[in-house]
Amino acid sequence: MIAIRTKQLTKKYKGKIAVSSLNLEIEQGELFALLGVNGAGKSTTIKMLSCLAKPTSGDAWLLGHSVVSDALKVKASINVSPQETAVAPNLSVWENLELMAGIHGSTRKEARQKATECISTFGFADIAGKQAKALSGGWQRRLSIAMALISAPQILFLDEPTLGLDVLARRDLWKMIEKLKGSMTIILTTHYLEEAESLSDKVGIMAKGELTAIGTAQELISRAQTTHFEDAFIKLAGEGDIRR
Ligand SMILES: Nc1ncnc2c1ncn2[C@@H]1O[C@H](COP(=O)(O)OP(=O)(O)OP(=O)(O)O)[C@@H](O)[C@H]1O
Repeated sequence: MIAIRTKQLTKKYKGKIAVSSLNLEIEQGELFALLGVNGAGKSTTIKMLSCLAKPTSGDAWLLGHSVVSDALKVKASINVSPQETAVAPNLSVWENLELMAGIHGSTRKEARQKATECISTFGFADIAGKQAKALSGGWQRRLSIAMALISAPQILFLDEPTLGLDVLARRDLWKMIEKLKGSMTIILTTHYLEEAESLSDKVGIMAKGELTAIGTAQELISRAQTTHFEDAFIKLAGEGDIRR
């Protein structure tokens, strides 16, 4: 089953093309890593898919619903953990989770129950009463992802989830993401190539607003005739035509 399909998805900002005629299919339950150098169009793609930015032309369907004509249905089945950690700094871990459940329509009682479940699932028991701003960067990111999960999305967008984290915190977060694999469709953007290689089922590489390659990390290594994924990325991120 296809979770996400885009057709000629395009975004222009004042005549400048950020994403150009993107045609992409992502399977349900897949962890799809969207890669590309700065300015390649990854965030703009995620923004269009999550209904935060309107396409200039083209369309995308998430679980069959169009981002152009059916944005409410799309929003009901997705959630985003944005690049900037989206936690309320003065609220506790517990309060952040309850607040997010409330935003997604839970009653007070349901929100309390969901927060309790989340605290146990993500190992927040010892820090539940702490203000978010007192947490380390790694735990703030963990909380940010847990908040995105509280609405039980079928599609989760993780925009650079480990940006700026030290290697231990990053590996910890990988374990968290690995546990989610298969239970929902996950779209991950990252500049850490070993993260994409280690976590993803499939990788898409964008360059100058276009998709230049798509496949498993191994397929891309073979296609680029390199030994390492990083070298394959460097080759493929520079190309302008779509290769499958
Ligand atoms: N709101 C905006 N207004 C004008 N131009 C924009 C806007 N958002 C993005 N762009 C431009 O669109 C292009 C794609 O940007 P985008 O942020 O999608 O790239 P990215 O691959 O996510 O980059 P990064 O890895 O740096 O986050 C860039 O040239 C950027 O300057």
